[in-house]
Amino acid sequence: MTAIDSSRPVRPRRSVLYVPASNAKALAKVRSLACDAVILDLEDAVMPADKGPAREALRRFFAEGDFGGKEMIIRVNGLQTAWFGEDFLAARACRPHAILIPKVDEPDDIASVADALQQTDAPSDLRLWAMIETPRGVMNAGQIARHARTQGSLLDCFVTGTNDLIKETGALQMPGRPYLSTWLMQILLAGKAYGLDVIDGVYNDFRDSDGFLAECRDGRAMGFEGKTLIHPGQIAEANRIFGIDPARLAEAEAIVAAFALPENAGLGVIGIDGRMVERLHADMAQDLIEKARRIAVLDGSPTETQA
Ligand SMILES: CC(C)(COP(=O)(O)OP(=O)(O)OC[C@H]1O[C@@H](n2cnc3c(N)ncnc32)[C@H](O)[C@@H]1OP(=O)(O)O)[C@@H](O)C(=O)NCCC(=O)NCCSC(=O)C[C@H](O)C(=O)O
Ligand SMILES: [Mg+2]
Repeated sequence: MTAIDSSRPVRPRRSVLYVPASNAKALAKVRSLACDAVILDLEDAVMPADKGPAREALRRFFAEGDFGGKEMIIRVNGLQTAWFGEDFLAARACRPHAILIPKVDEPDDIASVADALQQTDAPSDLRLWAMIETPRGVMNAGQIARHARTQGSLLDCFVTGTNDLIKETGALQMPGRPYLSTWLMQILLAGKAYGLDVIDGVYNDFRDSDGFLAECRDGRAMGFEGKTLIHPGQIAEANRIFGIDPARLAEAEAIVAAFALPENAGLGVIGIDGRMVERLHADMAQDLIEKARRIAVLDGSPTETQA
């Protein structure tokens, strides 16, 4: 959960739910859901004839506000599509936390949107997220992520698009994602190299809870911040798997406490319960404690770790 700009708040992104902007029933449900973030979709989930009404629905939805601390993102149609211009204007006017650009192939794709945003009176805290879901996007992921280091970059987050990757490459959808994993790790490494959060792709079979759980665990082990979801029934497990394990939190608190002892002040490495612990572990422990604090705030269950 490394933020590019450390002055910006670190946000939990355990569960990131897609909601078709054209689906009034699903939109009405958003405020009651316990996901960390919502991607309001104008792209694949919305039929061409419904794009205009979906933009209107978003305008009304955002005008009502009150999202209970959830991060709100609008996914527009791709840069090369006929819908992008109107989507971009509508999304900007809604003032979400971020705009998600699908099918990002190269750094210029992000740069052009960032330039367009900076030349407008858009709110200064509006961020950009990028979907990496094409072969070129994967091959250029490092260069795209590197944009985050350019002056005034708005890029915050990579979202992996496993459905499009499967479509574009012909790889088979298989348990354990044996072939996709290579590309997912490439995207993950690129994002992490430049301080981006990286979110795992969707699990389409939303009634298969065992398969979903296995894929969440897989994504967590790979290092993703969270998972993109398609159904409210997937939220609780994603929050649990990508959340904080109480045992790990207790261990982190013990590490921070040990390094705070006067006798350890000048030491770079100490032993705790027969295990070597370095200063880098103390940094990781501090990050984990901060993440737990933010999750507790979002979940409305502040813990003792809350400052
Ligand atoms: C997949 C669905 C079409 C299934 O919908 P449905 O048959 O209505 O499911 P349920 O009857 O089980 O729904 C129960 C209630 O929950 C609401 N619901 C369902 N899904 C959502 C949602 N995503 N957000 C909010 N609310 C939701 C239903 O309305 C029911 O409500 P109620 O009757 O009042 O209890 C549907 O789940 C769906 O449309 N999901 C999202 C699909 C989507 O957005 N797809 C595009 C994004 S994924 C993608 O593009 C990946 C990427 O780009 C890639 O390449 O990989
Ligand atoms: Mg896609």
